[in-house]
Amino acid sequence: MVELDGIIQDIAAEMAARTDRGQVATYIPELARVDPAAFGIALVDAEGQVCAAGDSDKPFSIQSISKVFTLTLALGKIGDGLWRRVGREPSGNAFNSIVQLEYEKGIPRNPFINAGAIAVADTILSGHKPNVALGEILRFLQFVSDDETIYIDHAVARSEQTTGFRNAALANYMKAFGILENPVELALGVYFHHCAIAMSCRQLAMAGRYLAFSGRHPTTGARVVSADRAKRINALMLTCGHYDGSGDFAFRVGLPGKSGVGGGILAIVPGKASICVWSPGLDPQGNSRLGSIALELLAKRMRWSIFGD
Ligand SMILES: NC(=O)CC[C@H](N)C(=O)O
Repeated sequence: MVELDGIIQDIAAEMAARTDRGQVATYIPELARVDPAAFGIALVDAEGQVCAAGDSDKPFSIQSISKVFTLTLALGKIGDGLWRRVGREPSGNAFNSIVQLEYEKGIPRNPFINAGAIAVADTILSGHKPNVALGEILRFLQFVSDDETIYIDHAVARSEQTTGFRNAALANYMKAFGILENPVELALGVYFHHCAIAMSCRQLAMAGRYLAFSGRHPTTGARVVSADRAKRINALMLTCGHYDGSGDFAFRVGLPGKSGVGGGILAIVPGKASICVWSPGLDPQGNSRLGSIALELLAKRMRWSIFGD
């Protein structure tokens, strides 16, 4: 742990000095206000020990990282039936692309592109009122991270709700194919609000523990999902978690990971660690530029790539 702590501090110092930070997302106006110089990293190991550096306790907009947790909840609710409404293949397209939906009869390629995550939000919503569905998502995040202070940033949700025309197009398109069960505005409302949850690197690293440790909290042994389910969510993170940048992330980092346009990345080292990095500047695919560089350095120094050392 002492060695790991040193590596994390070195990486944070190296990232602080870099000037090639990418572009902060501006299509959600509220996200454009974030300081591009921020950088945080936190990691939890099998003993529950946390290593952290930089802005690791500063909450940021988790955006699409929330899709890992909504997928977990939707699978818990309807099990493998979810795969009749959402696919499991990488899309090779941008996260907000509409092109495949027409060819594939409104069934989104995977649960992490926007269309797929809206279908997942709709699944969680069925049978509930939107605020009950959102409460369930928020409580799940508070439970897996052991932290009741996690909240929805309503300014970010409103900002996206008033500008999210592409997501409205995706949702309407799926509704036309009968993929969404609930009214489009309600499914979108749940989606925008779970994307607007604010968490720090430390909270997200804690939240990812069940994926790193076979579906259980490593220290208490509390089961969140079966080992099989954790393994499969990791597989989807590896193949689809960075959209059309997923292949490059697997090539460079070699770990299951999920990015968000808020600049966070949750990365899982099966059996060893749950990691979250945050740097708001993005690459052209909408993934954190320095976040993936930091993970590449860490995975290399720790020999953590799942493909061998
Ligand atoms: N990649 C992302 O994080 C996208 C999420 C964002 N809320 C959107 O719908 O566009």
